[in-house]
Amino acid sequence: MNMLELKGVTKAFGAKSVLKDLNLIVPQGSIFGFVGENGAGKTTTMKLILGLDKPDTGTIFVKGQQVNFGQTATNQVIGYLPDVPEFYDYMTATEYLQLCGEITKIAKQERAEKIETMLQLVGLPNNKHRIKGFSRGMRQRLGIAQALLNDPELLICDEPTSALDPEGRHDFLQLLTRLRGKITILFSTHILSDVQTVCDEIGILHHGQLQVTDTLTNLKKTYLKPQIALTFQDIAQAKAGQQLIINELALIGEVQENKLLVSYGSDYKTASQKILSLLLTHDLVPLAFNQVEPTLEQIFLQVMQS
Ligand SMILES: Nc1ncnc2c1ncn2[C@@H]1O[C@H](COP(=O)(O)OP(=O)(O)OP(=O)(O)O)[C@@H](O)[C@H]1O
Repeated sequence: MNMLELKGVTKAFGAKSVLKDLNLIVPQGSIFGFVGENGAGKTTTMKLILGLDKPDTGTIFVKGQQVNFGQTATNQVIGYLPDVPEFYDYMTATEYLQLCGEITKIAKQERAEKIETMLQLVGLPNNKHRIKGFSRGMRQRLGIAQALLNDPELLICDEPTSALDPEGRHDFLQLLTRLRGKITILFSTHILSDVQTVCDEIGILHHGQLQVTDTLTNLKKTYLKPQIALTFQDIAQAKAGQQLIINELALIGEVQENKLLVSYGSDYKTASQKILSLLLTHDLVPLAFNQVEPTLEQIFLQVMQS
């Protein structure tokens, strides 16, 4: 079953058309990386899913139920973590979660136990420290505790890691990994390494539409030719190697300083044997020879250029 479905959604602000017939499907239980450059329309999409704004055309379904602007019925199954969560800084984490529990009408007898479970899940102590003194990472973890307090089936995170330092990001991504399979997560970001670490499925938003949507493994298969990186003593040697592999092997080679990146279509063993023997017969000895693991960044750049 699909936890979230957007069908033919368009949205413009004045003359600026942001979403143009956007179709998006997030299967139940997946961690979906919603990727796009700054201003692509990720936050706009999330606001529409939360019923905080109205699409010009198109329909949105959360767990099969249609989202209606200004009505919150579908939000009962959604937890939302904004990019910079706001709190009452004079409260402790526990007091803040108690307030959230009251607002969302969690039964009083369940509340204390739930808050304790959430604090443990996100690694925050149940103590008297005020939120005022919290680091960005701690704030983000409290944000996720608040978003999960009501047992949502769909967690929407808007650029949750962009304000965090490397350690905070690592902790946050581990937390998302621990939630894998338990709930569905829509994770918007422009940090591609984060998507590569945690997401099962990826959708790249560009020109108001999802240009691609698939698993990372399939995207790599579709978009990327495997590459070999050769490091030479200097740029002159790299350029000489480039000419040889273009002229003699009809392969594509790109020079980046003293590196030559060769794309090949055959298997690694055949390609590397051909390249190495050609270079060695011309007295070009590379200092290093490595198989390149394709990254999501390369796919992203390719989609952006299309
Ligand atoms: N209320 C609004 N009025 C006018 N323009 C808006 C409004 N909200 C968003 N926009 C414009 O719509 C475009 C998409 O914005 P949005 O915030 O959805 O992008 P984003 O992908 O979330 O970007 P970022 O990664 O920078 O947060 C931007 O050009 C933005 O200026």
